Amino acid sequence: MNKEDAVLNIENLSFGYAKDKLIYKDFNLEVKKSELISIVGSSGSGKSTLFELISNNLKPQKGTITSKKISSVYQDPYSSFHPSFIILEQIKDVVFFNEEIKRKLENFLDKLNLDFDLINKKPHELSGGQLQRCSILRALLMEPDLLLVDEPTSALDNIVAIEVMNLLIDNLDKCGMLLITHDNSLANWCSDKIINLNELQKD
Ligand SMILES: Nc1ncnc2c1ncn2[C@@H]1O[C@H](COP(=O)(O)OP(=O)(O)OP(=O)(O)O)[C@@H](O)[C@H]1O
Repeated sequence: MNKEDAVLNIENLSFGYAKDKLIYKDFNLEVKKSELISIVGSSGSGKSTLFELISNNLKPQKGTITSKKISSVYQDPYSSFHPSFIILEQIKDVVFFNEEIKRKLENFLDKLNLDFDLINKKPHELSGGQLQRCSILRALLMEPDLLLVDEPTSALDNIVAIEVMNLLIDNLDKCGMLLITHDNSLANWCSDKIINLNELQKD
């Protein structure tokens, strides 16, 4: 395996909110470009905690986490956008907006069945599912090496969910992806590898 292709490398990670109750113990994970790895596990098993550790919002008690450029899609899209500004402004805040990016944005909107008008609206003027898709397309426009995606389809009906997953999968030629999902059939359908945190914690 070529180390150059790794977009995330976690080595011997140990972490617990309380020192005597570790959620992760000597945990290892590598994600390569073009790889989609799903993290599944029951509520409270540590899925969001792993994303917080990778995003450097929490510090491990032991071990190292190294990653290339990350963008994240959170489960609650309203937490990803400022309520007072239109979506387009909030895309321009994080992406250098030129003609090429505009074309790419139009293409993503088309693939996600969203009207161009929507991005000239404020977050509360969109449905949860529309805003979730805006959050996904903004993350893709940032051209990350690693995409962290938490329950991207939970606010969507089945047809739109498939469109969203297809768009994410189409972008795997440019990045690697870690997906948190409660949906085992989704994980089985799209993943190169599935990590079940309930299985880890049995050890
Ligand atoms: N800030 C915190 N302080 C203390 N304990 C926490 C904190 N955040 C989470 N926990 C605990 O850590 C464990 C893992 O939580 P986490 O949110 O990572 O689980 P999850 O698998 O993402 O759950 P869900 O599927 O419900 O979102 C849980 O027992 C939770 O109560």
